[in-house]
Amino acid sequence: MENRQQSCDLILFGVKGDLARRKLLPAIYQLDKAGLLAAGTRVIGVARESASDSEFCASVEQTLKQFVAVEEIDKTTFERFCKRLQYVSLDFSSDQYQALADKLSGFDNTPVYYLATPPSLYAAICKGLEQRALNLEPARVILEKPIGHDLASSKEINQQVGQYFKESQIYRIDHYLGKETVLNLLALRFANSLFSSNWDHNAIDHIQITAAEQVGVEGRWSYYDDAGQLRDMVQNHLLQVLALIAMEPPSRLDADSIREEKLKVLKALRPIDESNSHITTVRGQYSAGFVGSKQVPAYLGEEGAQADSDTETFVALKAQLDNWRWSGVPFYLRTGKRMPEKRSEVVITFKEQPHNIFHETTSKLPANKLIIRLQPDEGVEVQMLNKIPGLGKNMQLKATTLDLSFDETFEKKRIADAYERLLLEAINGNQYLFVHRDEVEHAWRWVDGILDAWQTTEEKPKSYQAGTWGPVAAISLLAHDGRQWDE
Ligand SMILES: NC(=O)C1=CN([C@@H]2O[C@H](COP(=O)(O)OP(=O)(O)OC[C@H]3O[C@@H](n4cnc5c(N)ncnc54)[C@H](OP(=O)(O)O)[C@@H]3O)[C@@H](O)[C@H]2O)C=CC1
Ligand SMILES: O=C1O[C@H](COP(=O)(O)O)[C@@H](O)[C@H](O)[C@H]1O
Repeated sequence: MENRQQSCDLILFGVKGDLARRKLLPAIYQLDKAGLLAAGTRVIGVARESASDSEFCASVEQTLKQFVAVEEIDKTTFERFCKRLQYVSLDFSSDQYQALADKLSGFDNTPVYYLATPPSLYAAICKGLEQRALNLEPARVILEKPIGHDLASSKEINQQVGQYFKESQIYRIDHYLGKETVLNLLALRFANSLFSSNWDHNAIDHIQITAAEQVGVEGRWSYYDDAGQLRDMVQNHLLQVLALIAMEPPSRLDADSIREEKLKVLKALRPIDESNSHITTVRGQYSAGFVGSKQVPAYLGEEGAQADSDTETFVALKAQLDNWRWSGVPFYLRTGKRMPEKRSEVVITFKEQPHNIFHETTSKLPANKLIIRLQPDEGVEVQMLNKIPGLGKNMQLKATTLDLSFDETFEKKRIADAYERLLLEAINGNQYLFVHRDEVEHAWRWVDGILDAWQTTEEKPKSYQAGTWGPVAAISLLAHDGRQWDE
C-alpha cells in the first residue's frame, strides 16, 4: 500500500498504563496494519520500570492479544510493528531525560509525545524535554484529558505546558472528536443543503444529546469520585458535540476556522448559577440494580468505594445559547453510568407544522426528527410522516423512518477507533480535531458555574436505580417544557 504519511517518532509516556495498553498501542497497530505509518516511523514506549526493547516488544504482543480482536492480528503486521518498538526507562519527574534524547538523536523523525499520564506530571515531562531541547519545533505534544479539575487548574496546566510548547505544537485530545459519527456531523451539516438551510430556531424546536453507558466506574473509583459525570463527560465530550452542532459554518475545514467557531458557541452558553440551577440541572447517583440481566452494585458499593460520596454519576442539563441562530432552542444534555444501554446520540426535533390539513385522520402531526446515532449501530435516521398507500377516501398517515445504518450503507467497512483517527491527525500535524486552550477554558468557565451552584445550594445527587434512565427529575426537566426524552 502506498504510504504518504510523515515519518515520526511516537513517544508514549505512561506506556504501561491502562490508556496506552487498551487504546493507544492497539490504535497504532491498526494504523500500521492499514499502511498508514511511514516506513521510518518508530514507537518509543517510556515508563518507569526497566526493560529491553525485546522485552518491551514481547509485552506489547501480549497487550495486543488482549485488546485487539484476534482476527485483526496478523503475523506480517506484527513483525513490522515490532521492529518499530523501542523502550526507554524513565522516572518522569526526574531530570534523567538524556536516555530519551539519545534514542531520538540521529533520526530525522518528527517527535510526537503522547502524555498518557496523570496531568500532574505534564509540567515535569515538558520541562524534562525542554532541558534536552526535545521540545523544539516540529515536535508535538498530545495531552490527555482531564485538562484540570476546574478553570483555575486547567489554566495552570495550560500555562505550564505553554512554557515549553507553543499552542501550535499542543494537541489536546477529546476522543469524541475522533469518532466517525461525530465527524459526520460536519458532513451532514455542511454538505447537505437540506439540513444547512433548516438549522436554526426557525426550523428546530429543540436538540437532545445523550451519552449513556452501561458500565459503572470500572475500577477507576478514586479518579472518578473526584471528578463526577459533569467533569468527566460534559465539560469535554458533550460540550464538544454541542459546539459542532451549534457552530456557524466555518469558512474552511481547518483547525483555526473550526476552533474559532466552536469557541463562539462555548462563549454563548447562558451561565447556569444558583439562580437557575434548580430548573436547568439534575444530578443523580446510581443505587444497586440490574443492567440487562446483570446485577450490579450501587455506586457506593463499587470496588474501591468510600463509605459515603455525593459524586454524581448522572447529569441532565438544559443548556441555552444566547445567540441569533439558537435563540429559544434548548439543548438538553444527558449522560450517565449504569444506564439501560450504551447509546450516544443526537436528536434534532424540528418544529411542528403550523396547520394540520389531515385532521380528519390524524389529530396531531408529530414533529420530524433527525437522529444521529453516534454509537453503537452508527447511522442517521429521519422520522417523518407518509401516506399509507390505499384508495380510501381519507388520507391515512403513518410515522415512518428513513434509516441509514453505516454498517449497511458502507458495506460493513471497519469503523476506525477514535484514537486511530486522532493519532493519525497528530502524526500529520493537523490540529482541527484537537481542542484549543480557549475552548477548554470556556467550557470550564460554564461547568464551574454549575459546580458552584450545586455547592452553594447543597444540591445532593438524586438516587436512580442502576439500569434506568436516571432520576425521575430528569424526566421532569423536559416535561416542564412540554417535551420528553427520545427513547
Ligand atoms: N484509561 C482511560 O481509559 C482514560 C485515561 N485518560 C487519561 O489518560 C491518562 C492516563 O490514564 P491511565 O492510563 O488510565 O492511567 P494509569 O495510571 O493506568 O497509567 C499512568 C502511567 O503513568 C505512569 N507513571 C506515573 N507516574 C510516573 C512517573 N513519575 N514516572 C514514570 N511513570 C509514571 C504509571 O506507571 P507506574 O505504574 O510505574 O506508576 C502508569 O503506568 C490520565 O490523565 C487519564 O485521566 C483519559 C481518558 C480515558
Ligand atoms: O472519557 C471518557 O469517556 C468514556 C466513554 O467513552 P465512549 O467512547 O465509550 O463513549 C467514559 O466511560 C469515561 O468515564 C470517560 O473518562
